[in-house]
Amino acid sequence: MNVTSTSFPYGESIHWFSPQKIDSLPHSQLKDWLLATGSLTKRLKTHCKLFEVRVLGEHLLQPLADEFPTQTDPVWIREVLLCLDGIPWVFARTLIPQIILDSQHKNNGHQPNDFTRLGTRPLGELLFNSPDITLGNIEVAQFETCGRLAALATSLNQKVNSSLWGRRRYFNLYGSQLIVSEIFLPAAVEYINQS
Ligand SMILES: C=C(O[C@@H]1C=C(C(=O)O)C=C[C@H]1O)C(=O)O
Repeated sequence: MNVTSTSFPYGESIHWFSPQKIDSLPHSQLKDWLLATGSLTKRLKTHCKLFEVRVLGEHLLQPLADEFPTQTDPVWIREVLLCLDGIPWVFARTLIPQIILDSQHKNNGHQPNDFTRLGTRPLGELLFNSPDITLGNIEVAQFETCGRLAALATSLNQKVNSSLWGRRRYFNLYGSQLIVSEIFLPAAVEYINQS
């Protein structure tokens, strides 16, 4: 994998749609993965022997234009690759407002479990095991073959024959929201659509 953290952040501006409004959702098994509400980590782990989170970068940064309209200040941005048996399947980009980081520190003190100290532990293990966190809306988007994420897939030696599909989910906590976007890379799409 010649992808390095020197190119972080990889995220690209895109217009996200409510699934109800986009009539061109993929008519394949991928649609089920895009709209599933449970932990993606948990589901991915059932399809491999070794599951890894490869952190591409995490830092307080300005969101992309229109990515997080309610946030004018920098947010904690974490980008990772979710890898199954060494193959990157998902590029994930998470945006966490400072108010959530502050509330977490106020409520729990500086714990290994806080969002800024995850390291290679999957974020989902926090999000789906906390009674304070509820799942909000889900949106979908299609990333063109000429975009930054397609270039990332190519640099991972994955052939991009068609646009990439992604979804993003809002999680509610401490009176605010964090956003988790997940883009399915060609290796994942090939496996999912054959299964
Ligand atoms: C939100 C989840 O956590 C996963 C793990 C992530 C991480 O470690 O940064 C990011 C996105 C998710 O695919 C999940 O498992 O559903």
